[in-house]
Amino acid sequence: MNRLIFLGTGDAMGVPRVYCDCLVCTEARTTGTNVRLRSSVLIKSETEDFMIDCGPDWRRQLELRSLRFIPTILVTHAHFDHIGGLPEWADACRWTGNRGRLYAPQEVIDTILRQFSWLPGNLDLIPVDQGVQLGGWNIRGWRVNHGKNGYAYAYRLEKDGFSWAYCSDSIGLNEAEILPLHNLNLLVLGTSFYHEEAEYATRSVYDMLEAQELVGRLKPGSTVFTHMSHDVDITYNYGLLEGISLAHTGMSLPLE
Ligand SMILES: Nc1ccn([C@@H]2O[C@@H]3COP(=O)(O)O[C@H]3[C@H]2O)c(=O)n1
Repeated sequence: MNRLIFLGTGDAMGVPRVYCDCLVCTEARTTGTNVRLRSSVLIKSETEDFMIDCGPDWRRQLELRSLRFIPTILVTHAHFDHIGGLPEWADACRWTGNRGRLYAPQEVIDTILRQFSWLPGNLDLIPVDQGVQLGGWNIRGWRVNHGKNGYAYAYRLEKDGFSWAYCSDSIGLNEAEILPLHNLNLLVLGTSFYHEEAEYATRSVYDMLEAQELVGRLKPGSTVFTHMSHDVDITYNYGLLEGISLAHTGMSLPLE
């Protein structure tokens, strides 16, 4: 029953990128295997389902799974591709007479409130700096380097001896940031490109080659790359280390 479902696996622009006619974007517009909504996941458990992140594709993500409501969302950081759906979620709470519960570190809540000051009308915004329990998962977040974009948070979730982490937006993690990623059954890691050639100072997310090095060190039980840009064709065999796979919309994994 404990399952992880990928609702979105794309980078900030999603795939296809609106301005782009590359092969991957063209494939996404035609056959559609590479269509990627902005990154978020649904965690299903016996007691409570919750999402991580609420980007601008939130509405479409719920429609695609025939979900009419989600009461609880944990947020990794206050960038548009991770919070752009919050006003729609709050409106849905309003129209259904529910109060949503948004969990995030206090500094993320502060940034969200500067952008969407009206959310507390329909959402409780609850700090998770001391950890939180959702769906029976013991959850701890920590700040991770997000390169030119500053910082995001990653989350480690533990229940009944199963440990996994969601780290969608990070790059060049230092030893302290890497520490909570040890001894995982599953690592979900953001990798925007296969090999990103842009100057390092302009970058914000691991590429697959760098991420693979990290995975080789950490040796999680399995690894799923997400947050992929139009650089990535998920039908292509990149020859990644055994145990690494690429996320796709609707991918469902057991968390036990
Ligand atoms: N302060 C910021 C900085 C960036 N952003 C958005 O997050 C995206 C991260 O990837 P990107 O490709 O650099 O584009 C960024 C903005 O859309 C944002 O919403 N707020």
